[in-house]
Amino acid sequence: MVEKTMSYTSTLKEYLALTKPGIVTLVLITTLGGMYIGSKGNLEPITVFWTLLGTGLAAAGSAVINMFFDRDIDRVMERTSSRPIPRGAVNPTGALIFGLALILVSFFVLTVFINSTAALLAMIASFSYVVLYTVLLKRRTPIATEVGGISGALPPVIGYVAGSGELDLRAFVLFLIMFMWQPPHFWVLALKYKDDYARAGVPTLPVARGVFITKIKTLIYTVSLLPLSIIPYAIGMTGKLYLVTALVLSILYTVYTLKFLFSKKEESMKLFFFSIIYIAVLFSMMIIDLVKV
Ligand code: HEM
Ligand SMILES: CC(C)=CCC/C(C)=C/CC/C(C)=C/COP(=O)(O)OP(=O)(O)O
Repeated sequence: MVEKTMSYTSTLKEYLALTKPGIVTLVLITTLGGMYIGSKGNLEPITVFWTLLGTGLAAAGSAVINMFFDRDIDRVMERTSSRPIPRGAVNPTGALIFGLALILVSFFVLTVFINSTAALLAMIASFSYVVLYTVLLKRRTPIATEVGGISGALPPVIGYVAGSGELDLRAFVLFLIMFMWQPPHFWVLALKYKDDYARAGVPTLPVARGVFITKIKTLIYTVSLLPLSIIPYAIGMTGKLYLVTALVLSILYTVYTLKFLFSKKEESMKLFFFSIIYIAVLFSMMIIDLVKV
């Protein structure tokens, strides 16, 4: 009996790992931020529950299907070779069915308990992650990263429309910040795992265009976050506490990226971890210092 329970638990753990819980957790923080802003601070707990469940299921299901399609290159790359499917811990077909089921339940939850716009946006995010990014572009062109950014930039918009029932300039600003944040977030990883991606035949920017171009483009996108992160204050969405935080975070991000650009180093995990702190603190400050009128 104990062995049976152990095996169920380990299978559950493997299926959970397929959902990229680390990424989905931060996705839900940005979704909550969008919701809080959309509702002008009047969050209803039950709406928060259904929105985070629906968006989380779409993100998780998309990550699972991404791992299904990427199982061949995951086996080749050191960073991903220990994932459940390459390790043989989860059957590929079982993973595909699991991922599709999560996305279907997501669509049902958002349609029934939130609104059709939120459900449609979640499906667009899933489509852009699974079909546009994973199946069509990732193995063909470095532009895949920017296209994949559409997917990652939609969760705060899903949260916004769940909280407000409409889409407006504020929702677009959240999308834009997320869209410009993602490439630099990934490119420092792509630099670290350049040989891994080359071995797997994935033309990430460092593989396709080299280290210097990747560093330059990382700086361009990171610098763009400085003016973009001020817009929420400029349009009256947030207060001065957010403005100061956004300025400090964006200047620090630019300085760290500049130092990396002029260094001989070809990777910077410090910049990767800072990218996660940057977006988590920025969205948290939007929530804390929201102008609720
Ligand atoms: C173009 C879009 C994106 C790309 C290409 C990308 C790529 C990656 C990669 C390759 C990793 C390392 C994963 C691993 O080694 O297992 C990673 C980690 C991470 N990403 Fe992203 N990401 C993107 C968008 C996002 C978004 C939208 C979020 C959340 C808002 C996010 C949050 C994270 C977090 C929290 C981690 C570290 C935790 C973990 O590895 O599980 N990423 N990302
Ligand atoms: C609602 C919804 C669908 C939200 C999705 C948000 C989200 C997680 C976007 C990230 C997209 C992305 C390109 C991840 C990296 O995958 P990868 O295959 O490059 O990473 P890997 O090499 O580690 O597998």
